[in-house]
Formats: sequence, structure tokens, C-alpha cells
Amino acid sequence: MNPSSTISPELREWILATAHAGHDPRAVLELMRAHGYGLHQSRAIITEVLKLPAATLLADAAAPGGLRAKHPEAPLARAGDREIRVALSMDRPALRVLEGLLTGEECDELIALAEPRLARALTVDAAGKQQVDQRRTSAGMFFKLGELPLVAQLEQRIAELLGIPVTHGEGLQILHYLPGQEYTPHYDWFDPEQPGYSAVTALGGQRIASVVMYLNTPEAGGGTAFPEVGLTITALRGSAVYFAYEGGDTSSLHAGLPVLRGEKWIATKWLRERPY
Ligand SMILES: O=C(O)CCC(=O)C(=O)O
Ligand SMILES: [Fe+2]
Repeated sequence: MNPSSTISPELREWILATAHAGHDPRAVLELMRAHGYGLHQSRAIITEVLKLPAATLLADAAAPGGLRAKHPEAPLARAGDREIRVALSMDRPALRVLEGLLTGEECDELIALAEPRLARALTVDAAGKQQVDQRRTSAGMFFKLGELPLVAQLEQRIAELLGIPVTHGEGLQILHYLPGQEYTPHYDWFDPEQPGYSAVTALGGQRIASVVMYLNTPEAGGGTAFPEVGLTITALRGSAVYFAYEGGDTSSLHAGLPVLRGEKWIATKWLRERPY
């Protein structure tokens, strides 16, 4: 949406007057929400009218007391037993490419442990129910938190890297894609305007960040695309893409591109603002 084309002069004037009366942008947002405007729409309109940086109303939007991840800093980030190369950094979405997050052997071991347990991957619908979904054609499985020594070690590594306790993580998900399979563009955070929102966030609150780890290198295709910013991360065995989206950053829209040749294996870790 281009907000400038849809803001009525009355609304523009009301926002300016409310802000000049001493209400901070977050209070203006709450007032707009109370009058029935959508969250994303309100954010876009307020940042436009008040000439604020687009991220202003995202930064502090997490629930009070909710944790935020610390973005790994280039060139090298230490995580427990490993030194990880931060090969690319982006501000919006907050994103890092992490080389060497896993060893090749760890990748192989995760694939071998997951393979016998694969089932068609599901998505969560608007009402909070799990469902088979044409947008997500891969097969997958979840490990329970700390289920195996390797899983626990990886969870500890991610926790140290991002400054988020292991308890804030959902169980590690493994996904397997064959040629033609993909995950179409989506957000990993839950939309507060969807009816199932309170159900999916009752435990752990909102998701705040994702780590997608590549367990193999597909022969062709299968990268992770961020269409809002025109970025595609190459799926390379042992490396990962980390991205954060506190407050529902719409620039974090992303997709698992279709595998063209070979196969693709990933492990995904989703982090919550509170213990999960
Ligand atoms: O397959 C990918 O590259 C992305 C996976 C993804 O977006 C997810 O698991 O939430
Ligand atoms: Fe995703």
C-alpha cells in the first residue's frame, strides 16, 4: 500500500494535532486501532504523516517484558563452541547470513535423524489450526526441545549467538523439499488481526526471529528469497540466514524458492518473545 494516496486530509490533520498535543506515535497508533484501523495500516499512515523512519513503530512493539534477539555482529560471532562468519548484514529486515553455523557432519546427522520421521509439512490457519496447505509442499518433522544431544547443542549455540535463552525456542523443525517443491512468500510472525492470534501466542507470545539453517546445498534453486528487498540467500550446507521481525516487520516477507534440481534440507528455529 502507498499510504499517501489513501490518507484523508481529516485523518492527516487529526494525527498531526494529536501528536502536537503531546501524544507519542505509539499512543496515536493505539487511538487509531481503537477507531477500527488495522495495525499495519495505522503504522504505515502514522510513519508517513509524522515523517518517521519506517521502523519507528516496530522497534518497541513487542509485548512488555518480551525479549529481543541481539543481532550477531560482523565479522565473527562467537557461539559456545564455534566461531561463525557473519557474511552479510541488513538493517531492514534485520538479517544476517551466518556461515559455518553447523559443521558438515552435524548437517548429515540431522538429516539422518529426521528422515525416518518426515510427514507432509503443515501451516497454521487463521483460526490457529494446523492444516495441509498448497503453499507449503515440503515434508517435515519437529524435534522436541533438547530431544537429542545434537539438537540440544545446536539450540545452545543459537541461544548464545542471539542472546535468547533456549526456553524461548520452538522445537527445531526439519524440512525436506524435492524438485518443484517450495514455500511461497509468508511471514513467520503471527498477524494480531487474525482470529487465531491469541491461541497461537498464548504460549510464548509472538515470534520475534527465525534461523533457517541449510543442511545441504541443492544442485539448483531452493534459495530463501526476501521479495520486499530483492534479496535471495543461497542455500549452502552449514550456513544459515537469521532474521528478526519484532512487532511484525512486513519487510521480513520471505519464501523458500522452488528446488530446480536435487533436493533441499533445512532446519528452522523460531524464537518467541517469552518462554515457550
Ligand atoms: O525454505 C526456506 O528457505 C524458508 C523456510 C521458511 O520460511 C520457514 O521454515 O519458515
Ligand atoms: Fe518462514
